[in-house]
Amino acid sequence: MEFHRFTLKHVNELIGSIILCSCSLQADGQLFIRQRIRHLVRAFTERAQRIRRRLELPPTPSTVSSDPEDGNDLRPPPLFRRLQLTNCESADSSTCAPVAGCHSFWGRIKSIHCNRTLDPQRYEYISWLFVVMLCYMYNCWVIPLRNTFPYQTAENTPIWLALDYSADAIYFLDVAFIKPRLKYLEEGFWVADLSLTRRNYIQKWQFKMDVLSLMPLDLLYFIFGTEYLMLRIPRLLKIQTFWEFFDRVDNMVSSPYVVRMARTLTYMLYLIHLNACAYYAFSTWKGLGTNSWVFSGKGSPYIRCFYFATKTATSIGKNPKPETEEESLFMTCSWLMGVFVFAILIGQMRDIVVTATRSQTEYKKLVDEALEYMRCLNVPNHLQERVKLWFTFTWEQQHTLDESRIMDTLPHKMKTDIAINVHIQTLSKVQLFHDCDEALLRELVLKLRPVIFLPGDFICRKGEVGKQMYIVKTGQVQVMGGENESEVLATLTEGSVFGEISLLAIAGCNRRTATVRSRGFSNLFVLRKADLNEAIAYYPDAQEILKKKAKQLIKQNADRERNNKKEQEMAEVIIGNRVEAPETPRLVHTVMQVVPANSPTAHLLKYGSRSTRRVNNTWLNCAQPTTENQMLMVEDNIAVKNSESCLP
Ligand SMILES: Nc1ncnc2c1ncn2[C@@H]1O[C@@H]2COP(=O)(O)O[C@H]2[C@H]1O
Repeated sequence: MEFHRFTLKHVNELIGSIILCSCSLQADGQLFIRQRIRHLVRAFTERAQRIRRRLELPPTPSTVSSDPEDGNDLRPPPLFRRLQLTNCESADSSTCAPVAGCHSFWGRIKSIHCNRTLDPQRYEYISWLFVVMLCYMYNCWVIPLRNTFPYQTAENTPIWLALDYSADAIYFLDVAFIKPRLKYLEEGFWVADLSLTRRNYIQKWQFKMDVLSLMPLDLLYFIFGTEYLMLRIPRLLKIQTFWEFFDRVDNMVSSPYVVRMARTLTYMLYLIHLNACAYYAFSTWKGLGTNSWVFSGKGSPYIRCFYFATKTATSIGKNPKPETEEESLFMTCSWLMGVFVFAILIGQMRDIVVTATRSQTEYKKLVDEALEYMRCLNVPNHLQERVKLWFTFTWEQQHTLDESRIMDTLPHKMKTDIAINVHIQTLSKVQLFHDCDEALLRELVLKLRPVIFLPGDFICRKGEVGKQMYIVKTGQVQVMGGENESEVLATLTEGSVFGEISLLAIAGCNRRTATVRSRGFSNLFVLRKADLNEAIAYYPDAQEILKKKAKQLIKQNADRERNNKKEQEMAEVIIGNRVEAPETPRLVHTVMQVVPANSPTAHLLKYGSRSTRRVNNTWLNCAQPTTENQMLMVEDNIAVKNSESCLP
């Protein structure tokens, strides 16, 4: 960097002096010199910026295998760091920057204090909501319970009161310190000004409910006594916290179905609880054990009454027969409530389960249809197996067969942000994207289509017309070359780009220059020719990078082929020199003089074994060779040896 600063400084000085000199020149000459200087300055500045950028980039391979251990710096390159930062900032700068040292629980509490306002989507606030929600549930459960069942006695009253006032204290903290600090959205912006957030809370309907829920009716305990639990009924007005908690958790967790089930079950259990309390209250009013319908007073009152209420509400099991009108009325109400509530709850449950398993059900249906179709068409079994394997692997990897369908509902900018964030690890390894414009990356990233290949699948074959290029997301692919395409020219791993030569028609035509095969299971991104052309049309730098890399590969392949050819020629020369033709043995000369000139033996001795052997194939395979044949075999052996020794 020092070197570049030095160079630029001197260049600037030089230019300054040239400008001074140029002042004394004639008008035409001045104009020309000015233009030249401007051009020079621009060229130097661009060059310096280029070099600076290159110095900042860690060396990352493109088509060569990218080994993470090669580089010490495993962070994404600057463009990607910038993109990550931009996305984070654009979401909400204040929420993204945690206060230093705020990782511990107390640190987070401190951060709440120093940030002054709170983000309603952060874990800290949702954890607090959970605490408030527990207090609310406590009140919901305990107020009717203590009001009807004999669970509050003179001995345990202080404990109950302590629990009650702890819950009240949490209610108070929530209303006084937490809720007024919650940021809110106004005209698309997060409002983080404390006075505004406070005003916003006060204006809300929720504030009124929260204040009412804290009404100190308990003071009337001094008149009515602590067993008069109805005085705590206002605490149930804080139901908004219960809903808010479940809504926020629903948005936050990866499987919201569990949260929805929990909420539905809570409603159901609470209704049964209320029914149990009502049954016990009714029984005490009628007199415990006065008939076979009312609670007998034996055993644990709550468990017995809860059991009765569950039986009635679900209409499961044999219910005791009501004996009086009031009892019949009670039962009728319980049954109606049971039918109505359970119809709704079961419907909700079914919806939750259907939603939770919808994509899996669709996937299974599609697989079944595909297999059925192949069976009808008598597609070979091994092909069917491959299709099944593809479905399984794709499902395991993506949990959907059509990723784009989910994304299509989102706005363009959001889709781009998601795509960049999801694929940042792969994209940051693609050399092309390191050097390219951020705008180009944003444009290209949405055009990438994921595709999965099975072990041994051919991704493209030499000579085919190239219509797509690929980026390796996970797995390995092999570029095959040489004779019969048996030689592995390169193994490409995550972040490697291939298929661009034919796409850009660098080699003079649009045919694939090599065969590429998937080594194991591989996950690739496909970029169609039209999409690539459309995107890079306005980015000449990116075009240059692609072309440069493609030309390098072509040169590399040509060099390799040339070397292979040379090696083959050398090998042939070496084989030819190694076998020195020995002199023809004297015996052969003698035999040749003896045998008739046009006999097969003479022919064999003269021209070598191959032709003779071909002629004599039939007798050589005879089970019982004749004496003549044996003689010929001896001759043939001699001829074979002789002909081999005569290799050129
Ligand atoms: N020697 C090589 N090393 C790495 N990749 C190669 C090599 N030769 C060809 N390729 C890639 O394999 C691709 C095959 O299709 P294309 O010719 O379109 O583009 C080719 C290159 O991207």
